[in-house]
Amino acid sequence: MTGFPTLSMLHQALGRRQIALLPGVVALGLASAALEGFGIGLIIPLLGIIMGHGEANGMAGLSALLQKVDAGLGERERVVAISAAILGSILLKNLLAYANSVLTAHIYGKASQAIRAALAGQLLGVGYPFFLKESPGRLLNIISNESWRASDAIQGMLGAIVSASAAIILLAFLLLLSWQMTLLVMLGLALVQAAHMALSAHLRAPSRGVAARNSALASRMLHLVHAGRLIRIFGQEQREKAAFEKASDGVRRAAFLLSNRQGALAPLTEVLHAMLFLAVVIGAWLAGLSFPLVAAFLILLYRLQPHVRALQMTWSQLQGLSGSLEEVTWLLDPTGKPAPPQGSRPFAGLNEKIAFEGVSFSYANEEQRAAVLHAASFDIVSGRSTALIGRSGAGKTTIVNLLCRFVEPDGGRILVDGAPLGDIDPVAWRAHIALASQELELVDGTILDNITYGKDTASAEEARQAAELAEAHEFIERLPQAYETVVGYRGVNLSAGQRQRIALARALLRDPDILILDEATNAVDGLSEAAIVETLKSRAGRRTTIVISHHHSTISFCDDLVILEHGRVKKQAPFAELAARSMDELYQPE
Ligand SMILES: Nc1ncnc2c1ncn2[C@@H]1O[C@H](COP(=O)(O)OP(=O)(O)OP(=O)(O)O)[C@@H](O)[C@H]1O
Repeated sequence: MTGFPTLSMLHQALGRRQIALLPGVVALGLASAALEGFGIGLIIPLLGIIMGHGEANGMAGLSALLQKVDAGLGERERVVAISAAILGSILLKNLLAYANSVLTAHIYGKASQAIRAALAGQLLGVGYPFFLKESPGRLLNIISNESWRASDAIQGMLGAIVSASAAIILLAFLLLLSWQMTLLVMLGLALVQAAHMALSAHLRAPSRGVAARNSALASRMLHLVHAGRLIRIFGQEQREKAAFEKASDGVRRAAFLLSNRQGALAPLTEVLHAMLFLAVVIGAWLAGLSFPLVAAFLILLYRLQPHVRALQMTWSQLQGLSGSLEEVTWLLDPTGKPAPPQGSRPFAGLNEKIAFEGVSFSYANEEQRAAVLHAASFDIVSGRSTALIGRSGAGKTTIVNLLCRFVEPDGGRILVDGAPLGDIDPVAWRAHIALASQELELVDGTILDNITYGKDTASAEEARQAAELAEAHEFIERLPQAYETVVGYRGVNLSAGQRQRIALARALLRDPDILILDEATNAVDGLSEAAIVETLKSRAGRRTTIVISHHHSTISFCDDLVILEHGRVKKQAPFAELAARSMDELYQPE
């Protein structure tokens, strides 16, 4: 049922304070409806006097009661008093209705904000393999589109609370006027609701269709933004335009289908309500009820209808939003999602070594993939520099992913000074690591923001020193705004080599126990790289460095060499033993 994800989401999205406000929404809804019913009820004695009916002969319930309230007064005074009471009740009712709209807007705002925060929290907290599996377009669509629709559903639910309160009260007033007629009305409403629910059920499939098409469109949008150069250089503008228009048209079609079905509900409901209204008029005529009573009954019924219709439209709105709600609940639901790395063992720094013992790993996607690492065993010794080399696809970055605990081994163990890496507190572990990789982008901010990204307590002077070590200071100083230069989205305003040097400065600023460089300087010119290698050499004995590169010069300062081949460790040896060999010779199968 689609209503229930909304309820559970409403519960999830609302904090305790907002939940505590919900009875207030109900109370205000009830009070304003009661005032409305009361005001309408007063029309009976008013009409009675105007039409010269006098006392409430034969009138039941509320009407009789109202007739008695001001029985002691003269006719003129009674008309004035009743009119004043009607006006007063309308005034107060609208004040309460306004207070309710402020209250619901407050709760709605908090709930939507909480949904967005929960989505962001989930994306930050979920295990990294989630991002290897899920489509970025789908995730972007959920955050940027579907979360707003989920908020709309919550707003609908809040409105429904108010409408339901009003409907209950107005029905109670109807009951006081005539229980037989009320029974007729309730029967009619039940029939209308049954028809409405049957039709609303057909909204769920198109709603899912809209959500799926929106995800596909978001993927295309991301592609257009990211692949601007690729598209142009290969002259694929027309093809991309056609693909985008197809995706966009897919959204239009799906939304058109949904809105057509949804659009049919409102007029249909109105016709059914009009039929009910007429049935009541004829029923009252057949039952021979007095005019003031029938008039009050019909006015009440007239006022009840928008609330009932609003309830029914909320129902269909929720069905129409079911695709969005399912997407948002899917992302928020932790079941079936990779958990973040666990472990509580403290980690104060590497003393001896990191040992890979028979580690195997595969990127498990929908179809089971072949293993990427096969029983890999090697050591990374503390205070030394280890070069991880091997042909493309050999599994080097996968080892980095395992070290950073982005992914966990399928078999074997990674031991850190003898303790399983999986037992170590990941936050403490990562605090001792810094990674500079070709895949880690710059953040949209200034150069200074980027260098201090991993250590926001660092001073400008510390950032400058790190930039000097990374051979970045000189080019930064030459920029018009120096360290305050805005690097743009993913650092587009800088060259690849400049970006890499800033990323290296960011890693060096943390002065980490374990520095991992994954193709971190492959775009840097030879002279700068030689200077960076000198910097890295100076860490020897003090810090542990892991270097991945296809360039001999980059790994030339390393103490140890681990050669990978198709996910297997081909050789581990001191670098000095193999230093004379070229990279190609090192990669040669033995
Ligand atoms: N997210 C992923 N999902 C599935 N397979 C992956 C994923 N990432 C990498 N692989 C596969 O794992 C294998 C090892 O990849 P990895 O990135 O570790 O290689 P590498 O040695 O770092 O290569 P390169 O030198 O080209 O960067 C490759 O065969 C690759 O196809």
